[in-house]
This record gives sequence, structure tokens and C-alpha cells, in this order.
Amino acid sequence: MAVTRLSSYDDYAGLLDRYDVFMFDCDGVLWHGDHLIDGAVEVLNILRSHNKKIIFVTNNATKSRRSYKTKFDQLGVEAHVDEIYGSAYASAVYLSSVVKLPKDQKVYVIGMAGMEEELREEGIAYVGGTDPADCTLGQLSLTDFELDTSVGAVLCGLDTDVTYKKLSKAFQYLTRNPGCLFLASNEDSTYPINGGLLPGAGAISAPLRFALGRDPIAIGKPASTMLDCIKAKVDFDPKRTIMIGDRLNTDIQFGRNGGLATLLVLTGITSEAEITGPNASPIVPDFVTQSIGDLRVLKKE
Ligand SMILES: O=C(O)[C@H](O)[C@H](O)COP(=O)(O)O
Ligand SMILES: [Mg+2]
Repeated sequence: MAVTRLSSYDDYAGLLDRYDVFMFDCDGVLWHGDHLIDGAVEVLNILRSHNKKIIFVTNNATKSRRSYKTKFDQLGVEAHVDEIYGSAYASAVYLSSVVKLPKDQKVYVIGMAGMEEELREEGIAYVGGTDPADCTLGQLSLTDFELDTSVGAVLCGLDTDVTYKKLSKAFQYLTRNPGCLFLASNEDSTYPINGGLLPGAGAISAPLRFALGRDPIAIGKPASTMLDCIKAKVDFDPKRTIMIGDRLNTDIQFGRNGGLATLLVLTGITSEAEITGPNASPIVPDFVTQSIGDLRVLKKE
């Protein structure tokens, strides 16, 4: 199947005819860090003016839905909390509804305040995370370390304050608590911000993966958990839904797994060479365009 490159007005107008629901990835599609991609706000407004349903689907686990709403507000982007689905939320729902973590168990978190907020909202007890005692440098003393036998899962997400101490505690739980689950909010290898790339959530869980010789259960895109969370709250027809993303192995694969149409933009992770030429990826989007800003042509006159 070949990718269709959008270029003419009719190409973009065809998206309006075919789809009622537009699912947007965030990092690399709408923004780089706190720097909006040119045209993103205008296009979201145009789609809303055409009565399209907008859903935001991000693997970024550093923020809760509510703190994402604050970010959207600060950037002047119309968004409603019930339109926002992040991997921190999906992870909390996974623990409460899929794992059904017993109430006498808790999660050891390698992650940030947004992850903790979503766990609290779902009634999941946790330790670690932003706890200052874990965010200090230096080696973990195992003679001083008291193993919390009620830790039934380790949840790892993007954590800009990751420390050897956190990794060491997570390693203790995963090797000494029988049946302790190893969960990753997402496994993006890199994180596109204004000015370039940083290591992504996948690079935060990688040391544990290597030390344990064990892969985590990954909850974010491309896994279906995120789509299951959306389906639980939003009634939509997958055939009339398009996923717009910048990363082939998360956003586009997520869309394909869910039976959605897919539109790749080249403002984030994926380059032109990955979709054309001899080394093209086997993950093929339905459509490609340079930037979400290209849809400005749809502005009603
Ligand atoms: O966890 C990460 O590596 C980043 O948050 C990653 O960029 C995911 O963000 P998304 O593109 O799904 O918004
Ligand atoms: Mg992205």
C-alpha cells in the first residue's frame, strides 16, 4: 500500500468529507515543548468550525489530563479535559481496570507529577515518583533499604529527575517482590522539543530492561489501551476517524491497530526517507503532509 501525499485543496478537503473525528498526537505535531507548530491553532479551529470532533492522544506521561489542559490554555489552544488522553491517564486506568491492582498494593513510580496525579485520581497508591528521598543522587544502601512488600508494580515513564536511586529501588521491587509487574507508560525512544531531541520515555525504562533482561508491558501508543480509554468515554466510528501523528511506530501503528485512517506529519520524529526510498519503514501511513499547518487551506472564506 502506497502513502498518499496530500498537496491540493481537494486532497485536504477530502479529509473533511471522509472523517468526523480527528485524533491528534501532541509532541511533534502540535508543538515542540512549549513552542507551537505554525498553523496548529488555526487548523484546530478550522476543524471545530466544521463540527469535527477533536481528541488529543499523547504518549507524554509527564502531565495529567488536567495539567495538559493548563498547557493548552497557556498556549491559547482550545481543548477540553475530556478531549485529552495521555499515557499517564491510560497507565492509571490500566492498573485500576485491567490489572485491578488490589487495594492493599501500591505502585513504585519512576515518573513525574502528572503520573502521580492520574494514579491518585484512579485511587492507585504509589511510592517513589517525585518523592525527594528518591530524587537524590548517590547509591542506594541495601542495608538501609526497607523492601515494601506491598509494591505490586513498577510503572516507568518519562522522568526528567530519574536517578540511580530510583532505578535501584525499582530493580529491588522487580527482582524481590514475587509477581511484581513491570509497566511502561510508553516507549518512545526520543522526545522532540524546541531545538531538537531528548531521550524519550523508552530511554528511561531501558536501564531496567537491560538490568532485568525483561521487557515491560507498554501501555501507550501503539498499544490498544489508549484507544480503549477513549472508547470508554467517546462514541466514535473508527472508519470515520483519522489519527494524526509524527512517529510511525507509535502514532501510525496505533491508528492502524485501531482500524483508523492515519496521517503522518514530518514536523516531528519521522523523516521523508522513512516513508520513501529503499529503507522505507514497513509501517505505512495512509496520508502524509509536511505539517499540520498545511490544512489551513480549509479555512472557510
Ligand atoms: O515520552 C516521550 O518520549 C515523549 O513524551 C514523546 O514525545 C511522546 O509524546 P507524543 O508524541 O505521543 O505527544
Ligand atoms: Mg509525537
